[in-house]
Amino acid sequence: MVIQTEGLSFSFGNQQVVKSLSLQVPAGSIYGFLGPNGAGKTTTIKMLLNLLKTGQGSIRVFGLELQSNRIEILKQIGSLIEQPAIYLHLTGRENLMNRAMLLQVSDAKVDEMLKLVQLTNAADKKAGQYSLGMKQRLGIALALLNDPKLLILDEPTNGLDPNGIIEIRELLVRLVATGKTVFISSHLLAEIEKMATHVGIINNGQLMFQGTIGDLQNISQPLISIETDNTVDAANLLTRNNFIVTEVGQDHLYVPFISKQQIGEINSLLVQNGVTVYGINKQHKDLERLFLDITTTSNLI
Ligand SMILES: Nc1ncnc2c1ncn2[C@@H]1O[C@H](COP(=O)(O)OP(=O)(O)OP(=O)(O)O)[C@@H](O)[C@H]1O
Repeated sequence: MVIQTEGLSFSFGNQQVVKSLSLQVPAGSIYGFLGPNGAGKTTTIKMLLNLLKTGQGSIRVFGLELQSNRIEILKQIGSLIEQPAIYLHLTGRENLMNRAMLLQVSDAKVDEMLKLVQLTNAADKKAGQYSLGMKQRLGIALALLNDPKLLILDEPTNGLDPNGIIEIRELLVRLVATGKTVFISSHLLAEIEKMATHVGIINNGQLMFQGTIGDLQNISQPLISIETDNTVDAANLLTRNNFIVTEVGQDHLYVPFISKQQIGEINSLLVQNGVTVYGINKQHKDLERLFLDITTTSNLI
């Protein structure tokens, strides 16, 4: 394991914000650390980087205990928390050159990083003129200059447009292919599902789920959302025809998604039996719905 914590806890005053976390981050993984705003992700990350002193429990990184080996460990971690520390009046290249000088890394490495994060063409533009996505990529390039084995990113796609998100995702996949491990936090389930190999889900400071992306997909199966004029009649009709109805609301009812064909069959069945269908579509579960499912399955930690 690249990161292993046991019983990790932290309190601000008398508010306990991280509760007995046992994280297991395997080497070569993209580990998605998922949770809603305020769940305790940043606090946990700060403890992993020794920026906050661990309240209770232990942290091992690269198999070594963090406190007593912090210099050796932190040398091999690149990180990006909140805003990247970028000088806006300098160009992208100058930002990297400055850091390279501090770290005594060669200029060739600067060009290599610019290429990796696809900023070569914008290298001589002032960073202040970069889009948010370009700034994040420059931040990641800075974090990667000393060739760390582990990259820790706190919500790196926050505020990015869909293109920016795709660029970051592709970059992380490229990095893992070179043997690095990536630990990335997010509050967006759909985003994490697209890139992570492993997932830990935290809510109110507590780890609710940890496993591979396959394990997560088993419990985060998408739903078919059906909007009708009479959800109760529609639910009865579907159940009589061997469909599973998981939830019946005022305007919508939900059936686990299996295939596109099944959406067509449901639509025909309802319409042929006089139920008006206003809308029918495949829907990914949001975090809230997933939490409900997690607490009723055996994957609960
Ligand atoms: N310096 C602080 N002093 C007091 N309470 C804090 C401090 N920093 C964070 N908290 C509280 O700790 C809890 C966890 O915050 P944290 O930032 O770790 O969550 P998060 O999952 O990273 O959420 P977000 O995505 O909103 O940053 C929140 O209730 C927050 O208000």
